[in-house]
Amino acid sequence: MNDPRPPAVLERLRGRLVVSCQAYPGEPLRDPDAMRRMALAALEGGAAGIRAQGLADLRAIRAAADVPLIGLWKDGAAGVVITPTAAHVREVAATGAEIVALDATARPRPDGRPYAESFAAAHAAGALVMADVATFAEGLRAAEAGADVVGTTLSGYTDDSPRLPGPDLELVARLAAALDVPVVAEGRIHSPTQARAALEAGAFAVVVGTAITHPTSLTRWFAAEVDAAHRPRPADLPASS
Ligand SMILES: CC(=O)N[C@H](C=O)[C@@H](O)[C@H](O)[C@H](O)COP(=O)(O)O
Repeated sequence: MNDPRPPAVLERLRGRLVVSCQAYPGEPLRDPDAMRRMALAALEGGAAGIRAQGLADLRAIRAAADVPLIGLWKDGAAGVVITPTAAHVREVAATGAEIVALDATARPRPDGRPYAESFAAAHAAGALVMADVATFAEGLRAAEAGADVVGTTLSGYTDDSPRLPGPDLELVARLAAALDVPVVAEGRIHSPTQARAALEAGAFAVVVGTAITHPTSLTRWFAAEVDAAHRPRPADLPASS
């Protein structure tokens, strides 16, 4: 009989918040030590785990924190970029990340190989697989292929998923009801209320990135609102002569 309990490292995330610490190419915080500090700050605030990108960031965070680490390696400019091949998986697992996140959408993969090979590479390295999907069908397929956890990470970022302003809670609920493996809610969770709603929809854990760790986006959100309020209304403009 299969053991229905998730592996111990996943148990540490049950009902908890994972914080994604990522800076993008060319940004001021794109630096492993900055992301290490960001991760430590998130852990001080109550995060139970960290998700991070890039081998150097993962190594720096692994050395600093003994918490479940979801690792990924974004490589490429479009399409499947999240840990796109088995070779990337092996490198990510070698950093000590217990869980390797990878794109498990139905999109063509850069090396043309099935993602089952990436799942096998993670398992051979002793790591678990977090399958990042965009649709219900992709979630079912990834679980059947042996994913240890399924994340809604890519909903809104593929041609056949809805571009919602907030999290895809319907996808979370449908996958959580259908799958035996844990479903992690990830993507555009921008408030504590939304994080709670994701858990109430059935998520095993919640990953929040931008709203906690991306100050440039946060500043943009505030600046847009402030600038809109500051723009003079027609009644405030001096009458033209
Ligand atoms: C689509 C994609 O590439 N998502 C990436 C996955 O690792 C990250 O850029 C996101 O920040 C992460 O998923 C967390 O989501 P949010 O930042 O919306 O809380």
